Formats: sequence, C-alpha cells, structure tokens
Amino acid sequence: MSTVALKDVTKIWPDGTIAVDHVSLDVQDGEFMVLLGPSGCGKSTVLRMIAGLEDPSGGDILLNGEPVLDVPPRDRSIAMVFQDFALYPHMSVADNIGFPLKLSGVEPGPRSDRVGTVAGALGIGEVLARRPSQLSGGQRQRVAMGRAMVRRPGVFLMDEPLSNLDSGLRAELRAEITSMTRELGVTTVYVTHDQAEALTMADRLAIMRRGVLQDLGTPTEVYRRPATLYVAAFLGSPRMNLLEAQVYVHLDRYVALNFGEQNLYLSWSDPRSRAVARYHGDRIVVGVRAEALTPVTPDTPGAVLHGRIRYLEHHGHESLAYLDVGATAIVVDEIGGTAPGRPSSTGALRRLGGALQRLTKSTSAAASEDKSAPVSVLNDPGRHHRKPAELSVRLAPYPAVNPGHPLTVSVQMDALHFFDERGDRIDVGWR
Ligand SMILES: Nc1ncnc2c1ncn2[C@@H]1O[C@H](COP(=O)(O)OP(=O)(O)OP(=O)(O)O)[C@@H](O)[C@H]1O
Repeated sequence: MSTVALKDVTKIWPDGTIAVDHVSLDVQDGEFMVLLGPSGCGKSTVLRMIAGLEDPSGGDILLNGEPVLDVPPRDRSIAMVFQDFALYPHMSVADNIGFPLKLSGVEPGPRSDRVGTVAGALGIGEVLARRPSQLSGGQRQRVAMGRAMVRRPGVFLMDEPLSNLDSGLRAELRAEITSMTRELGVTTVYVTHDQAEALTMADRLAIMRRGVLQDLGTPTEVYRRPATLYVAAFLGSPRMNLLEAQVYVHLDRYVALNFGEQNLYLSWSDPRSRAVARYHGDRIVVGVRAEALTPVTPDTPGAVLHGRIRYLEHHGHESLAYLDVGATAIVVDEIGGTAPGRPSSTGALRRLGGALQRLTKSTSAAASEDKSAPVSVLNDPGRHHRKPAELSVRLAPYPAVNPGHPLTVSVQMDALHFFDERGDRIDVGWR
C-alpha cells in the first residue's frame, strides 16, 4: 500500500519566488494523480519535494501516513521518470533496466528474470540486447520507465515523460502508461501541462496556477464544474466561451444576464439564481462550452443568442463556427504560459509571477472589502483581457453556412458557469 499526502506545503526559493503556495493533496493507494498547469506553476517542484530532492519551506509530506521530510530520497520507495531521461549509452537495454537492481546487489539470475518481466510489460522484450542509440524515441522512453519500475517502487513520479515524443507516439504511450500503472496498482503522480493528456490519463487531477492549487477532482468533475475561471479556461477544446455579463434581478421572476446587445434569463426557480442574484448591478463572467450551444432557426423561442458568423474552421469530423453576438469575451492571458507582451524568460516570469501573486492577493482582498473597487480580474490586464467575443459553436462537417451568415444558437442554460470578478465560481456547494 502506498499513499502520498501533502499538508499545507509551501516552497519559497532563496530569491523569494513562491513556487508552491500552501498546497494540500491526498493521493490514494493505486491512484493515478495528474498535476496539471502551465510552465512555471510549480508542478515539478511538488514532484521533487515528494521525491525528497527539494525540501519544503513549510508544511509536511507523508508517505503511507508517515512524515518523510527526514527520510533521504533513496529510502522513500519512490521512482521517478523525467522528460530528459538519460540512458547509459554504452550499456544494453537489459543492463540499463537492470542497473538499479545491480546497485542494490541483486544476483544476475533473478535480475534478468525481473528485467524480462518489466521489458515484456513495456513491449520492449525484443530489443533487450540493443544499445540505446539503436532504439526509437518511444522505445528509449519505455526503457527509462522500465529502469524506474524494476525495483517495484511504491510510488511512481513522472515529470512530463512524453513531451519529447511526437504526437502519435504520445497518444500510444499515454494509454500504455495508464494501463501499466493500473495493472501494477502503483500509486502515480504524473506532471503535465497538456490538458488532453491530463483528462485522458487521470483518475483525479490537481490543477495548479502560480503555485496555488486551483481545483482537484476527477476529469469529469473539473471539466463539468470547474472551481475557478482559470480552470474553466484551461480545460477543454475548443476553450470555454467566457463572456462578460451584467446582472439584473427581476425579483421573484428571473435574473437577467445582459451581454451588451442580448440577454439570457435565469429562471427564479433555478437553484443557481439566488447566488447569481447577489451580483445585481455588477459584472460577472458567464462560461458556456461549444457543446451547450445548438444551432436553431432564428424564430426559436427561449434561451437563444443571435449572431453573425465571423469565421469557420473545418476539422473533418466537425466544423467550428465563431459567432459575433455583440458580447465581450474575457480572455485568461496565461493559459499555456506567457501572456502577450510579457517577458518569456522563465527567470523573469518567475519573479513577475511572484510579484503578481502578491499583488493579486492584495488587490483581491481590497476588492472584497470594497465591491466598487476598480481593480478586479475583469479589469486586470496582467491576468485577463477583454475583446469582442467570438462564440465557438459546433456544427456538422462542411455546413451550409459561410462567414457573414447570420446564425442563431439555443443555449443550454443548465450548462452555464458563473464566475465572480475574482474568478471564483459563484454557485458554490456544487460538487
Ligand atoms: N532552483 C530554483 N531556484 C529558483 N526558482 C526556481 C528554481 N526551480 C524552479 N524555480 C521556479 O519555481 C517556479 C516553479 O517551477 P517548476 O519547475 O516547479 O514549475 P513547472 O510547473 O514544473 O514548470 P515546467 O512545466 O516549465 O517545468 C517557477 O517560477 C520556476 O521558475
């Protein structure tokens, strides 16, 4: 049995960068936990602290319920695979995989049995006599995983192990890694910045931003009910449509969401309407995924938005229409890393991230004290910006419409997401 627990863990580097900010996380026995977030959000630092390669500045780390901060890495029963794995070029595949066993004094007979089993499980049993230079990228990565697994670790830590591979191979290995770790029942913490990888592989995923844990749940939970605006924007393809709306309450009847030229109405009987009604007169962010929008005829009654197609994208199995509905979109700038016009060097980003985090904390505190305070995520160019909305809508392949054509979509009201000016979900108590 192997569990991993982080209790209020913080990591502050000597230069003042807060890489990990009060993160608490419980990984269950045999669970495949994915840490997801853009570059620099602190994922690798979390992993390295679990492995014992870095010490936390605060908090505690427990393996199997026991605190391990005083336990050296080699005694933690943990194996780690990195993006830049290094194989010994002068050794055969079999010797590479068996090397950790040799170091711990396992005899050649049992060693080669164990190597054979692991190589078989990884589909590299045929290439055991080759040198690493005679392997494909995917085979080399399998050897690296075999070497990590050969000692039967209690916990498997993987840091972007697939990011150097081409996309076909990545998809193939994704499936192999998950089935292999599940078969072995080994507890795994897997780091990636690729949301598709996270959604397909994870039992649960932990989404980080600037060292802070934003959301934790199964792929379905975080996709369906993202805890924050940031998570909503991060997950899903196409990205969730995020529209600015002004809230008006018509008591006992409905809550109107005004998008500039058009309104949607949340019925008073909708359980979320009370939470949204608290923002009467204020702006909020309304999220709606493409799959919650269905093209209809223009005279369709009920929750509809009328627009004009700005452009179309053909994806073979479907088309995406981008619709101008006269609304304003909120764009979360740092999805996928660097915001436009911001420095791209990690060092500079790191410092900027720390400074922004401190600034954000103080501004959000100020905003919560004074609701009319001018600074909010809706106005903060360092984190989000606004632009005319182009609502993504799914259409059949090669639809009979063109850019410039009008299009009306019905809106599945129970699939709307509501976020406040700080980017927190409005209808809490929802999971
Ligand atoms: N040794 C270090 N000294 C100072 N800052 C560091 C050090 N290592 C990492 N950082 C900073 O800590 C923060 C978290 O880094 P970390 O490598 O954990 O992020 P990450 O999410 O894994 O990013 P990536 O996906 O690019 O590896 C970043 O701002 C990074 O620049």
